[in-house]
Amino acid sequence: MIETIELTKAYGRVRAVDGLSFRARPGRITGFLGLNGSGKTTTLRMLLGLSRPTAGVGLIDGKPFTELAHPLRQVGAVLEQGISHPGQSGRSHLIAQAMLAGADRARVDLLLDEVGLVEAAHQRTGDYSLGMRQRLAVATALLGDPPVLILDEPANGLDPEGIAWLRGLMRDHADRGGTVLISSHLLAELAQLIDDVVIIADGRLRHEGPLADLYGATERRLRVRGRDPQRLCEAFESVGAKVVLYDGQTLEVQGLTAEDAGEIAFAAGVPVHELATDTPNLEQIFLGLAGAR
Ligand SMILES: Nc1ncnc2c1ncn2[C@@H]1O[C@H](COP(=O)(O)OP(=O)(O)OP(=O)(O)O)[C@@H](O)[C@H]1O
Repeated sequence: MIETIELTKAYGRVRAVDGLSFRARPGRITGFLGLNGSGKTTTLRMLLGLSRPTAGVGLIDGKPFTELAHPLRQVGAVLEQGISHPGQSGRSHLIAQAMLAGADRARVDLLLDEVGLVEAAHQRTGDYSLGMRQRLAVATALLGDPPVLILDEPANGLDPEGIAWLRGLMRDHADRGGTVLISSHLLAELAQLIDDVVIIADGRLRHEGPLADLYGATERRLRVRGRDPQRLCEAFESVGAKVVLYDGQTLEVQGLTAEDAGEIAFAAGVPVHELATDTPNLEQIFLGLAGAR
């Protein structure tokens, strides 16, 4: 379990993180979302003991990071790029890190396989692509087999195959009872990956809950085209629906089910050419919650 309670970080007069309280639970993958500069990295750095809170606390399994008995075996983190020496091979980087973490060296080859770097294991990390560096960073985070994973923008630089790999790996981890907190400035990037969302803006909490609730939080819209748009518009408005006519013929209707809209058009004697329920655009829902106010 990861928890922050009234977590705050001030840089002079700027409050990068401001009274932030949220939880990431075991068995779940939690997306930590906010626009650039909203305070995600600052929050994660405080959780990992790399920066001291101005007020409040960040807890991992009930304790601040600095009080954990075996931090590297309790929490795995992917923070910035460039954690390895460019002249070192991926494998020697992992062996050195395994020694630091007190992890079994046998895990190195297992993890190289798990993150898909077996063939590149002896290549200089300086020659790795961004996606390969992300894979190496994930392997490093997993060395101590920690139950809690904290990943800052890990999807950056991954191609669709890489994203699918990351999804499988995190799902496995959560299914085994692990806690995963993963940050991004794009909800769409994480939508296929996460169970819960925490959305912040200006260092403050804007929304916390299951991803599925985000879809429910916005009203569905209908897209309707018919032979006489003007007449359709009047018919829908006469029952209290909100209607916008765009491109001269397509109506966007709020406040009606598809069944109702079909019946109303039929009663008004207007043949319908298209009637569809628009699935909400996740990125728009996200921007509505995370955007500046
Ligand atoms: N060391 C620092 N000194 C002063 N201000 C800082 C420092 N670190 C971060 N900030 C400010 O705190 C705010 C939050 O930054 P932070 O890097 O946590 O955001 P973020 O959500 O991780 O953004 P991004 O998605 O761009 O990484 C920004 O306004 C940033 O300029």
